[in-house]
Amino acid sequence: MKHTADPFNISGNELQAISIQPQYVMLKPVGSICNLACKYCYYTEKKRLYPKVANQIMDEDLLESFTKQYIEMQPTPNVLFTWHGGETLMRPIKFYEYALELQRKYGLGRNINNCIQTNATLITDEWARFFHENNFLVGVSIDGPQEFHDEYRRSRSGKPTWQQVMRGIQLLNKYNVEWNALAVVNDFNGDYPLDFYHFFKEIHCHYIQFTPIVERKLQHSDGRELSSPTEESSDIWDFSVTPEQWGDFLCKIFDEWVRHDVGEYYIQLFDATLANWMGVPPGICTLAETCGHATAMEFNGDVYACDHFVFPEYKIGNINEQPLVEITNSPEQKAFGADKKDSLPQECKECEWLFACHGECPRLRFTKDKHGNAGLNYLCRGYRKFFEHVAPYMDYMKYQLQQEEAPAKVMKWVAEGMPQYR
Ligand SMILES: C[S@@+](CC[C@H](N)C(=O)[O-])C[C@H]1O[C@@H](n2cnc3c(N)ncnc32)[C@H](O)[C@@H]1O
Ligand code: SF4
Ligand code: SF4
Ligand code: SF4
Repeated sequence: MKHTADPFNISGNELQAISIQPQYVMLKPVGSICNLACKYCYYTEKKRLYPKVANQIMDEDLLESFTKQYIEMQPTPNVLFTWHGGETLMRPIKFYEYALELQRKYGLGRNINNCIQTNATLITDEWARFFHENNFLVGVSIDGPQEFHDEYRRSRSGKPTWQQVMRGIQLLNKYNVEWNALAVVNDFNGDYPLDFYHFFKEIHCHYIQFTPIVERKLQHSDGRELSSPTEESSDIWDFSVTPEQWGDFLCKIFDEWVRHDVGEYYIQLFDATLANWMGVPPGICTLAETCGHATAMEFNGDVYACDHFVFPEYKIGNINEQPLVEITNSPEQKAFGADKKDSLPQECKECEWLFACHGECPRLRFTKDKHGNAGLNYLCRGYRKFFEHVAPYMDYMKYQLQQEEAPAKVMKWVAEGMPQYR
């Protein structure tokens, strides 16, 4: 089964294949500790939430308690473990070997998969062999060609990392490990969509996720410098992509993809958009109607509403104090999930693209809509442009799917000048 390394990446069909309504928990086996210091990273500052803990690593008892509870609470035979960070490979292989042992111990006939997100700089032959032997899906963070990647993805001492990442990818290929790319779009690379896209095609990466970087500044007393979604701040970090850049970026890549690459290269956002056009779950939380099905668990058992909401006010429990199933199904978490739909501003409610966009991620809803209401997504203009641009192609692919034909026929249709088809 092809799947992706992050619950947010699972495509609609795959999500249905995995489970009807699973609860994902992104695990932080080393908390937010990392060997790199990517300038835009939203996670490394989370260590400041635990100033008294010098060694922020998940211990074996907690891992065992989590594994047992996580497997038991899944509604179907399929269970997906998601290892996230911080940098996941800062734990030794033996930690993950123990995790697999626990999965076997408590799995009892379940079909268990593991995906792991990494910056790929620490991959060795031994890691690659381990991933292959244990069927891990590896999500590799790489921001395109060297000059784009090295702009922000640097080591703690400021050294570039692209070459190390490429070496890691070569090792994954050498051992036939299934991997896909997570690439962020920021102020620097946002104006070069085709250079970016061609890079992934050149390295034969067929599964690509593009994530927009948008962060706001807010100085907290504990040293954290990013604003939580509910805090007031209009000061946007300069590495953030603008709405216009994001819209143009998506449209330019889409134009090439829809002419040459449909069915060969899988771009998560395009798949999710087509799923919404079809009225099936998009498998990516940002374009789904509600949130709440993917929480994050820190090294000490603290559970947060979402990986992008690891802020004190969004802590929903700790598995040492309360069963995981109660935490993830708590009224608080259900309200968090429903709030995505319930808090839409008027402009979204009136928007012709609401079915495809759903107001996108609540963490970016910090601007005012045209009626003066709070809560419009910062990237709205970019998404509007994208949905308007792709609509005729999405309509065509939807029609083909309804006729039980391959959406890839869109490439021929475009080449023929987009003739009338119904
Ligand atoms: C926080 S990292 C953790 C795992 C691992 N260290 C890595 O880099 O893949 C997970 C993903 O989040 C992305 N990311 C980092 N900062 C981000 C931000 N401010 N907004 C969106 N994505 C971000 C990274 O590029 C990476 O693909
Ligand atoms: S490698 Fe991952 S966790 Fe580390 S700083 Fe970069 S994005 Fe953040
Ligand atoms: S808040 Fe954003 S990142 Fe979190 S689940 Fe919702 S859409 Fe996804
Ligand atoms: S395109 Fe803008 S107005 Fe429309 S649903 Fe998305 S965020 Fe709301």
